[in-house]
Amino acid sequence: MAVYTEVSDEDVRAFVAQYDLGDVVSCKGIAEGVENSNFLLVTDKGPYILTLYEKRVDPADLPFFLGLMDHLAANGLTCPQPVAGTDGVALRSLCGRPAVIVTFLKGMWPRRILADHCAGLGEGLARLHLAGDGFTLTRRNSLSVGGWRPLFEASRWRADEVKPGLADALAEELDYLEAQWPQDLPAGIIHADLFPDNVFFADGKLSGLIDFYFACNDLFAYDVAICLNAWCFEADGAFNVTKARLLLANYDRIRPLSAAEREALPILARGSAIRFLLTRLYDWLNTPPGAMVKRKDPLEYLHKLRFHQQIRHIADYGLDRS
Ligand SMILES: Nc1ncnc2c1ncn2[C@@H]1O[C@H](COP(=O)(O)OP(=O)(O)OP(=O)(O)O)[C@@H](O)[C@H]1O
Ligand SMILES: N[C@@H](CCO)C(=O)O
Repeated sequence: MAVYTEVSDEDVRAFVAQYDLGDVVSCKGIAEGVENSNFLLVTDKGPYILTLYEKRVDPADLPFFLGLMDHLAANGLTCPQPVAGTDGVALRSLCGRPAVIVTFLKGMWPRRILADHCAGLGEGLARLHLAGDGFTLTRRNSLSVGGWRPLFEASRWRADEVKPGLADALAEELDYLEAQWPQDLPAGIIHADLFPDNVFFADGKLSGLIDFYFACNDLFAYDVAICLNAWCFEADGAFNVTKARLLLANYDRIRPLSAAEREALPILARGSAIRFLLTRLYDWLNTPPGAMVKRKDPLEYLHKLRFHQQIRHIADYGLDRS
């Protein structure tokens, strides 16, 4: 569930009175998501999403996230847009938390991923990368190679509680990634968390992207690698090369991958696997018992890491060299 901050009816009414949205019809907490408190807000003008930003979001980053959604929407991407109050201000405060209202996107995220979803995703991801061009604010990726060591150190002493030998395996992988991580690949705005629950489809077509709260400036191909991990493995752990081929080919059709980006995919996929392994591991070890948040399995990403460590040819991802 993700409603960390309870908001009373009176608070919502007083908050919405600052907008030109008419009266509040209803406001219900949304159980999905793990980072922020989200509410489905219905007013006389229709449905909206009310988000209260919780502890993982640095308030200093909010102008970047909100400005980015405006920029992407202005450049043709379907994503939530922050709604300004009658004073022209979108970022406000509610119950002691930074809060915004954003537009509601139609569609549903896919509960069962089909190969066609991966085709739509590839095109959507490439369009996102192109639409980010010209956005003037920047945000460093604190969860890229430079951020993994401190995250690892915070969990290292307890990692073997999750799996014996895990701490040593992570230390060895980090040494490799820090030494080999590519520096000179094309970079720009990336989403950095484009998992299935952040991609909406309607009538089988991609209808919009949400949750830009990890977005940052980083390597485009790293975002592709994150999607490979999040979309192209089956529940039993098998890599689905058909899904990968569709994802990569449809990305490449819109934003061609260079030879260097193709060659770097295995290491980028290893980096992406360790990034989600480490955040999940931290949460696994630090979520208090009884907290109403579903912990995600870190070992799912150890399995993915092991897969990418074995990749010798990019053809194993369904991709040509050039
Ligand atoms: N603009 C939107 N339009 C429609 N539904 C939305 C919108 N934003 C969020 N939602 C709904 O709220 C749910 C949670 O949103 P979101 O994924 O942003 O939560 P989060 O806690 O910030 O994220 P996460 O745990 O994925 O990092 C989504 O799965 C979706 O059902
Ligand atoms: N997408 C992340 C959680 C939310 O950022 C994960 O699956 O670990």
